[in-house]
Amino acid sequence: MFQLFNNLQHQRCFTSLTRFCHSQPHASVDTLIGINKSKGITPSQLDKDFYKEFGINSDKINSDNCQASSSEQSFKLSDSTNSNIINKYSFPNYTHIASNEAETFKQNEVLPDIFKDSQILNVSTPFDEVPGPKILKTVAQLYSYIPLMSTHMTNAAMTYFLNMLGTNLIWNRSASPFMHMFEKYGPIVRLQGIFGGDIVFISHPEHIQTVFQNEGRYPVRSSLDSIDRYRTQYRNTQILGPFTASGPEWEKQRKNLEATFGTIASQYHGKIENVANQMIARIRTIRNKQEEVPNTFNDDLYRWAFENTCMVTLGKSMGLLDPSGLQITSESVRLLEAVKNASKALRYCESGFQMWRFFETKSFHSLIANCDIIDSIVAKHIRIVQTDLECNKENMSTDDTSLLHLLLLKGELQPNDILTIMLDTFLIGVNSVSHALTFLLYHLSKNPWVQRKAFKEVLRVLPEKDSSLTYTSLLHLPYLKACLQESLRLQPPIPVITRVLPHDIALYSYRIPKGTYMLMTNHVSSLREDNFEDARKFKPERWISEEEDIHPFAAIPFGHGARACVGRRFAEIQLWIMAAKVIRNFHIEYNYGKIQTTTRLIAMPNKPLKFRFAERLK
Ligand code: HEM
Repeated sequence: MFQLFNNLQHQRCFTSLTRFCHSQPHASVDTLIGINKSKGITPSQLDKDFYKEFGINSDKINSDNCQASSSEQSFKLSDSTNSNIINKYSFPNYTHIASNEAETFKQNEVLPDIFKDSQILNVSTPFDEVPGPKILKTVAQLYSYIPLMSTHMTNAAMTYFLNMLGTNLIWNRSASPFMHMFEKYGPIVRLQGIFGGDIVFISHPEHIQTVFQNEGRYPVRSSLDSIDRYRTQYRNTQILGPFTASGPEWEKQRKNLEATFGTIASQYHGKIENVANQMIARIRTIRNKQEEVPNTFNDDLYRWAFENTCMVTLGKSMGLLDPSGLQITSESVRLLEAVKNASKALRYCESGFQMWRFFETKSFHSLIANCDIIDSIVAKHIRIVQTDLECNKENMSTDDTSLLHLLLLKGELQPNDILTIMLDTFLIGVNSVSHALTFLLYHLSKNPWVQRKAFKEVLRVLPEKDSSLTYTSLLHLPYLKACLQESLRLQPPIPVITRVLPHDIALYSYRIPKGTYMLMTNHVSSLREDNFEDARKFKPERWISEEEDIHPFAAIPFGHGARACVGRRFAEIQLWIMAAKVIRNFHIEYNYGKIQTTTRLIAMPNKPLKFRFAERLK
């Protein structure tokens, strides 16, 4: 057994390292941190040396407020995607310079407070001194024979042990254990490599920003090992999906997805609206005499998100919301059930103690069986589209094509790549969107004044209950959009975002080495009073009024940078349209206890959603 564990550990570390090296061809160059205060360098001398390293004349810098006096001087930054935010907030100290993929940074931009802290220039504090839970070191020894686990594992272990220590933490309040940890240890917490690489937890927006600015050309996040194993061992393919792939393989998938989602988002809004209309009709059908929907409403929301996804990706209605039930085919039910079961199995495999690594657990078996069903149904659709394209290529109109059509038409991805993309889309997209709608409806129900204000806005674009929404009318719903943004702040479906550092960075006074897993607890950041006024309150106004100065990295439910959510626009369109339709037709109420989130990979509601949808009079 010991030998087996050891082998697994070696194998796993090697795979991770190989993947990491592949994905970071430039990772070893240009690490610009390394100034040692212990050499007796004064802060101003330090500043000068720092600037000299960048080839900048430090005499032009006003060291009191860290603002440059020259307007001409410019730096190069590596992250071309973040230019707006970089222009506003970044400082070159911790950014590696890659001359071939550079962006200009104006030196006279306002710098955030964190960079004015002279302590930040002292990056000599060893990584070993980053505080963290000591008890876990003991636990680490016990578990040292478990091969390198994904960060989700560590995340789960942390929560588990903090609970065991009697810290009165509640499982289903996803942010609480982290909050407690930051209160106890400070803003940067290190979890020593229990399962392989060290993990550093952060929640300050400035720190999160620094990590994103240093994520490199091929950002790496912690993987979903169970789904990767399904692909590599059971489907015998080395191609991972866009969520877990890295390096050039990820970049290729990403470019194709961005292009196709961009086309689809605007063209499909009519179909997405049709699905929303079906959902409204379904709500009317399933309500009881008190106009309350049954315990199983969660499943209806799931069907709605699933129907949208099938419409856009396969170009096919699954008929799952059809009130007559006639359109429902056995294939659509099989696919729906497979997506639901695979999502559930994935949640179990990626949290807790991941025994599937050693033997085929029930959850892992279910994951494989259900992913196989999804793949076989999607593969059938790929073949249908291929035939369709062969016969009708000349007459194809890009107006009415699905994601499958567009990807195959582009011809850059093989059918196997497309299969993996579709699986990720189903497992991540459907779950995140349906849970996001749940919490939006919940917050609207608990805040009648907000709901009233949103209703007045919606009434202008939907004068009648059955009016149609044009694509441009979506532009006139700023308050509704702020409601969604606020709901995603309070309950982000993916509460933790991860990156593996491609090179050393400095956070606070610590030097964090290359290869560290950075766990950015976006949910904690979103709930902190120093980032948001009345942070636990649902106040959509904060996103439209100028009064509250919100740091751009304080709440990032869709992530950030090159690996930010690729389905964001598609998700938002579904949610805006559905929310507008619901608010126009019903007054939403929820008369039971507080709904909270349970976090197993994706945050979900912990209670049945017995909303009351009271019919509006007109
Ligand atoms: C409210 C709904 C959604 C939320 C809150 C959400 C959130 C996120 C987050 C936080 C990430 C990680 C970002 C990062 O690491 O910086 C992500 C990645 C991703 N999301 Fe979403 N997502 C949503 C809906 C969707 C939908 C509808 C799809 C597809 C149809 C989708 C597909 C993906 C994919 C493929 C990735 C990986 C992107 C990459 O690594 O390049 N998501 N999402």
